[in-house]
Amino acid sequence: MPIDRPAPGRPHVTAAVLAGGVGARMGGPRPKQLLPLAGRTILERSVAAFCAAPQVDEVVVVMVPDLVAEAEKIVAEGGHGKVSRIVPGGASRSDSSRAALRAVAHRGGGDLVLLHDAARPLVSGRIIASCVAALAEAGAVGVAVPSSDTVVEVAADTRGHEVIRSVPDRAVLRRMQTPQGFRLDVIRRAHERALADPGFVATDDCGVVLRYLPEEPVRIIPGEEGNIKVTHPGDVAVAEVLLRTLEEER
Ligand SMILES: Nc1ccn([C@@H]2O[C@H](COP(=O)(O)OP(=O)(O)OP(=O)(O)O)[C@@H](O)[C@H]2O)c(=O)n1
Ligand SMILES: C[C@](O)(CO)[C@H](O)COP(=O)(O)O
Repeated sequence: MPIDRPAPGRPHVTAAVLAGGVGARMGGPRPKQLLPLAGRTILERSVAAFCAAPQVDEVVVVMVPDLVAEAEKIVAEGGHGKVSRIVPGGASRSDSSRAALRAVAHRGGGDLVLLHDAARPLVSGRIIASCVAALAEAGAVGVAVPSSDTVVEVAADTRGHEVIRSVPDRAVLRRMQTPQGFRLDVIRRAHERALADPGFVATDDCGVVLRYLPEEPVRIIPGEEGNIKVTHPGDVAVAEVLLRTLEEER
């Protein structure tokens, strides 16, 4: 498939759509990224968002290994010409991020990668553009929104009841979203170091950089409440309402 070339002097930008999860919390016979959302699968909507972004040169899809052929069909039928590769994911989200990094192993360390949850199909062009723009200065960029709820840390008491242990200052708390963008040399080094740690666990890629490359600041840019992660039953209905609202606004 033809891949756009970046303008001379600017780094090549690959978006990796991570769709390697099984959707245990959603339940159902098939992973949630294959559920329809107003007529198109959640996976296709995520892929389409990055294909439509002028800042993105190429899209890689990381899919549940048994469903790679299905993802190929979705991409081919949708005519998403920026998709260059569809590769099998791993057992954890971090394994799937590493599969994406392997798929761009031929790219230079100064090129960029945006790692995105396929389960966030409502990501906006504004978020993608801001993420790429911030990478002109930062090696790692996360998208996040403030918390409108009070967030507490909990622990079990002596009888096993959950009790509050602390109430962190809400003003400094953010809820992380995706995409999370990186210069390739930064995210490669962070994941290499993480691989060497037998106690490694991470729920996102910015966390991998923070932990294993503490000298690299992770810049935060504003996300959007509408950039939800379809996680639990009921979230598809919420996403459909949000999608309708967004389409009416355009
Ligand atoms: N081994 C994995 C696990 C997750 N993901 C992707 O990472 C994103 C965020 O993960 P999550 O919402 O947790 O998806 P699942 O892992 O599928 O859900 P669950 O944890 O409920 O099983 C999703 O797009 C998911 O497909 C992935 O590519 N590979
Ligand atoms: C990356 C992420 O979407 C940021 O909020 C989130 O950490 C993914 O977590 P999950 O447990 O894989 O849903």
